[in-house]
Amino acid sequence: MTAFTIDPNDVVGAVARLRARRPRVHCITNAAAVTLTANVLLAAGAVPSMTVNPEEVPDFVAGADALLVNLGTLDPQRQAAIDAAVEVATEAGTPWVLDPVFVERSPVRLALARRLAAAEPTVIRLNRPELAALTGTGGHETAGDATAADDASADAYALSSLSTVARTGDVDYVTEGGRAVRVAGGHPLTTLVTATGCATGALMAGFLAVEHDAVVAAAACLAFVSAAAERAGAEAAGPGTFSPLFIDALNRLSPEDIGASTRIS
Ligand SMILES: Nc1ncnc2c1ncn2[C@@H]1O[C@H](COP(=O)(O)OP(=O)(O)OP(=O)(O)O)[C@@H](O)[C@H]1O
Ligand SMILES: Cc1ncsc1CCO
Ligand SMILES: [Mg+2]
Repeated sequence: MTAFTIDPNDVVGAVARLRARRPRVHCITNAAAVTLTANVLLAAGAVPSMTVNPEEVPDFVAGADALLVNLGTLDPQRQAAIDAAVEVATEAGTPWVLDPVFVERSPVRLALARRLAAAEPTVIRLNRPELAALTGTGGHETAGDATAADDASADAYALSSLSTVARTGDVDYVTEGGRAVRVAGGHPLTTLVTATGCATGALMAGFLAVEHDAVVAAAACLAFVSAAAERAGAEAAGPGTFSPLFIDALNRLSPEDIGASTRIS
């Protein structure tokens, strides 16, 4: 592995471009995540669209700067929308993020996620059990910190899938195989609000629209989310008040605050 890190100024620069350019992000996401995802994108500076009608999706994706595909609550309409969306994004060279939610729970979903991963999403954003299921490396338990073996399997999966892999958790790990970074920080209350990972995947798509290097884009997104979660967590009384404070922080954190709380190694 080549020594590699990302400067806090690169994070600050990516956030500034997101806020200035307001990229359009089309999101095919799950029923639990729709509102939080749209609000996170708006607060951060991007412009969300959320339709899952397969007849409309090609036009929405054609006009978007990035796409999110999230498998959280799959129904026949979403499945058809996903196939239509990926075809348009691939044809247009539009960056897209795959979030293979709960692939460890269902072999049917795992097979679908493998088929979508074969279409080479720009980034695959997932948690530890989801990565373990995709790589078939065991470790399907939901608890526990990532190990060196988990990181090695993330590297190998990035190389074989030709996608950048962003595994979130207590410490996030972003890898394209040859280059990898860890993003620390954030707040544990994030895990008590549903769809924070889903919304983070959508925001990552927004960062891909303003930063060509997928490792930098994913890490900048995660550092920004961590900084906002830290701010929100310090002020929140619990998960209920964390959620609006997190959205406020995404909207209001200054470049100085973002740079100061960025912990990438
Ligand atoms: N223990 C933790 N401490 C601090 N931050 C965390 C912790 N666990 C996760 N996070 C952060 O929470 C965000 C969401 O990641 P997480 O791994 O919880 O996603 P997820 O499991 O896909 O969530 P969901 O499916 O509910 O959307 C990331 O920014 C991650 O860094
Ligand atoms: C709770 C839940 N169930 C399917 S998707 C989702 C949101 C978190 O992934
Ligand atoms: Mg998830």
